[in-house]
Amino acid sequence: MLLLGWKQRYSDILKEFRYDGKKDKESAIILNSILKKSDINKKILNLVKGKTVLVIGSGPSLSSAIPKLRNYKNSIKIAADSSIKPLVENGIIPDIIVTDLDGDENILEKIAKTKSIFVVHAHGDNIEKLEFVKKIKNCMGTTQSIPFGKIHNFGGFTDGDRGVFLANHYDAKKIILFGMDFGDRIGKFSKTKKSERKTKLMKLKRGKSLLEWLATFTKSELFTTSKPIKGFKKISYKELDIIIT
Ligand SMILES: Nc1ncnc2c1ncn2[C@@H]1O[C@H](COP(=O)(O)OP(=O)(O)OP(=O)(O)O)[C@@H](O)[C@H]1O
Ligand SMILES: Nc1nc2c(c(=O)[nH]1)N=C(CO)CN2
Ligand SMILES: [Mg+2]
Repeated sequence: MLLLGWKQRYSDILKEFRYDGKKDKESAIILNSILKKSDINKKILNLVKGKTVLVIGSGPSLSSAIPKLRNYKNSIKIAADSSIKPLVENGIIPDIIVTDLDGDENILEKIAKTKSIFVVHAHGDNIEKLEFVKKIKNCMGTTQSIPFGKIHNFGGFTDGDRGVFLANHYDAKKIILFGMDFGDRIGKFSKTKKSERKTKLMKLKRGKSLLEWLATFTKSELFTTSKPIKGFKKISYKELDIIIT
């Protein structure tokens, strides 16, 4: 089921970024044909429902978040794309990885064989990357267009905010953001090329505004350790022990 209000937001995204909606659909059809039938939905539900979930992005605050995240070994972690490399290098293995497969391929390949669950987003500009899905042990497919077959749409646009929409869909009790600063500074782990900076900043703006929208209706309690986001309670690293139970 599509989130009420998603269709309009997706239509705005298509216009702003000049994406071809037909290509988004085509990409989703290809991903659906690659994915095998599985119990991935149940697995994610078991991980997320009623839990405190940490969602990790690649904003500038990721560096200071990593030593804190190491203290929360048992908390469910959803990591967005390029945040995976510094996390894994610091011994933090995410439970769920949200990606459109434009992150570091070596690290994605390493994690693909583990029990971590990949939530791979098919869109019109990553069709040629979808073959990678064949190497992933546990994988769910998403689209920003209409869901069908094995392809879901929980809402969201950038890898990080899609992680938050996923946690909302699966009824997380609390969602706490790390490295999700948005704003006008792109984090160093993001590895964004100079030529792509302008679009990236536009994407971040859109991602933030979608999270502000989510905050108006979600039942999950929302917190951020990163820069303030309307509807999210801003908390310091020191306060984490009180909130993470
Ligand atoms: N200031 C920031 N700089 C970089 N990433 C950020 C920032 N704030 C939040 N994030 C989140 O971190 C996520 C992971 O960053 P990464 O650079 O891997 O993105 P990406 O793979 O290019 O993202 P996307 O494919 O969604 O554009 C982003 O999807 C975004 O939601
Ligand atoms: N068609 C298309 N859709 C997207 C794209 C993109 O580059 N092209 N990037 C996204 C997050 O980075 C999410 N959705
Ligand atoms: Mg990505």
